[in-house]
Amino acid sequence: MATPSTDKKNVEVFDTEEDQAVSLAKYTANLSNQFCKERGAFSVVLSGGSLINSLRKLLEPPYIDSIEWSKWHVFWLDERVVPKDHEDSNYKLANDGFLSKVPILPGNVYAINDKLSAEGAADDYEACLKNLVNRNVIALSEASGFPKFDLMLLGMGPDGHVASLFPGHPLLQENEKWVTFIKDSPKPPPERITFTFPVINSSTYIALVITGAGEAGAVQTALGKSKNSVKLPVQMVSPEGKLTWFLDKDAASKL
Ligand SMILES: O=C(O)[C@H](O)[C@@H](O)[C@H](O)[C@H](O)COP(=O)(O)O
Repeated sequence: MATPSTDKKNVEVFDTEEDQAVSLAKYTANLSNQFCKERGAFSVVLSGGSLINSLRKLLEPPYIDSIEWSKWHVFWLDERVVPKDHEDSNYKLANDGFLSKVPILPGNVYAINDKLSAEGAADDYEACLKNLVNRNVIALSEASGFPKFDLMLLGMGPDGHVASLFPGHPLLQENEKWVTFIKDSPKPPPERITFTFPVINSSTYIALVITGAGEAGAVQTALGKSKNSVKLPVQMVSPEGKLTWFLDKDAASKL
């Protein structure tokens, strides 16, 4: 198993969003090589939002040709409960901008069942993860008993939310379920499913990819010197493995 170095948190700041995207592609491709070699599979979790655009350099040489795409298994950190062809669908966003442009096996792309209610879709997704853990496609954390994804690619909202885990929401405290649902998301659309913090924090690698001045306030709260009494969701991201912040200059402008 790929073992991250002992320094658990790393903050990278890039002059431009372009430099950030170049570095993110290199980081992702290196981890893909490492995990494909070591365990014959690479489990990758995607967010929605601007992350998909940040992954665009993987669609270019050398990565498009060198990555062992057939060993990738792709999951969603959170998903809106809408049909897969709906404009709000995170699956559609990732498929249109990334997945349809690389030779990932369709059977290795784990979208939610869009015929179910929010609750049903969360249960169904959790059952899917359990099956893949049993087949060793996804590793299991010995420490936590939760699934241990190789790489999670996280975005963050201006309010400091990650996944569909929003500030002050009771779901921040969920510590049993792997996947849960929300029907009152402050960011539309209201109905979503989401990975829980124990799953996020069992990961081997997490990249927090944050772009633009709109997120600078939450970045300052999370990484700046002053301490807030109630933690933002992004401050609860603390993986067993290694966390890397990828910030462009605007996102880091208040540090
Ligand atoms: O469904 C969603 O809304 C996204 O999955 C969400 O969790 C996203 O990752 C953050 O909101 C950051 O989005 P931006 O990068 O666009 O700010």
